[in-house]
Amino acid sequence: MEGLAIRASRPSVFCSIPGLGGDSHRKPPSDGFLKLPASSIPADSRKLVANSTSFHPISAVNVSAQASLTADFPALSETILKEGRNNGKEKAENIVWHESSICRCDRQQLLQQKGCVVWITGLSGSGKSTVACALSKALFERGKLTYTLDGDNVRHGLNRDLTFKAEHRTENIRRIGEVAKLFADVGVICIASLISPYRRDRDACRSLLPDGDFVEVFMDVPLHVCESRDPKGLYKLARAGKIKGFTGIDDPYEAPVNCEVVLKHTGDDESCSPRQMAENIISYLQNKGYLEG
Ligand SMILES: Nc1ncnc2c1ncn2[C@@H]1O[C@H](COP(=O)(O)OS(=O)(=O)O)[C@@H](OP(=O)(O)O)[C@H]1O
Ligand SMILES: Nc1ncnc2c1ncn2[C@@H]1O[C@H](COP(=O)(O)OP(=O)(O)O)[C@@H](O)[C@H]1O
Repeated sequence: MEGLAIRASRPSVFCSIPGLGGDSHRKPPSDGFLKLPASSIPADSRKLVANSTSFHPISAVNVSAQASLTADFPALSETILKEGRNNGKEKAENIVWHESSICRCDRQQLLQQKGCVVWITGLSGSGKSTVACALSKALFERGKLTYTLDGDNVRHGLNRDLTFKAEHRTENIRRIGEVAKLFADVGVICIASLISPYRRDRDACRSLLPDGDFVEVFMDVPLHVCESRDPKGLYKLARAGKIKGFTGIDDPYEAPVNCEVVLKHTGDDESCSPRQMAENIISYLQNKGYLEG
């Protein structure tokens, strides 16, 4: 097949060059190849790509030929080669982004909603799972498709190899962030409810998505309230020293500073009911246009 493969360098950029068939809602891979169909490429494409301020191409070659670093941009090639190792971990090379004929906009049109990630963060016992359930139910009743990724549940499968030490929590959040991004790309309103105690990890998930599509919701519930609920008896065990590194007891929780929605525990039963909290999130989504195609 004729076409162009463009290797995009960091920082990743939006693919929206006029005439190149770009999809303004999708980022190309930050490190890898972006494949464009031959039919959408103007005759002087190589020049256009090479001069583009949106892309930082290091090579543009026919897909039929092996895509490789060229001598055209030696300094960049050097950087990419050095970055080829991710924190000492080996990364796969020669992977090519495959374009689909159905794009995110088509799916959004079909579903009459916009895909996004509602990321619910807070202490254990703050009500994340309860609000996630209330939210998915309320949206379902409005004919909107959601899927919930609950930290506890995902740790039973995809993330069952992870513990609660800091680097494992980071990996837990990274994986859930990547999965949530896929759901959002499908057009689903993906609800992720997990403690996600570190600001940096949540921000990393935010950066995976186009602006606005990551809706961070903070369960602002004091530790003593969470501890008094203690539905699983984990705080009791943590206080007794039987669980080490329990969030809020002997492990940190970094509250969001600039999140989209704060659900504050005031002690008032009505305004703090799970249903009312879910409605607050729905109002936000509605105002931002996520509940229409
Ligand atoms: N050490 C420690 N610290 C915090 N939480 C613990 C711990 N050990 C087990 N649990 C239970 O695991 C649930 C949190 O999993 P998460 O995947 O959401 O955690 S994290 O985001 O990776 O920090 C959490 O569930 P929730 O209560 O629903 O938050 C706890 O029940
Ligand atoms: N808005 C709320 N008001 C009062 N109790 C709540 C509320 N939300 C959750 N709960 C109760 O608090 C406990 C913890 O809720 P849960 O959703 O499991 O929290 P998390 O997922 O953050 O650990 C449960 O017993 C639940 O019934």
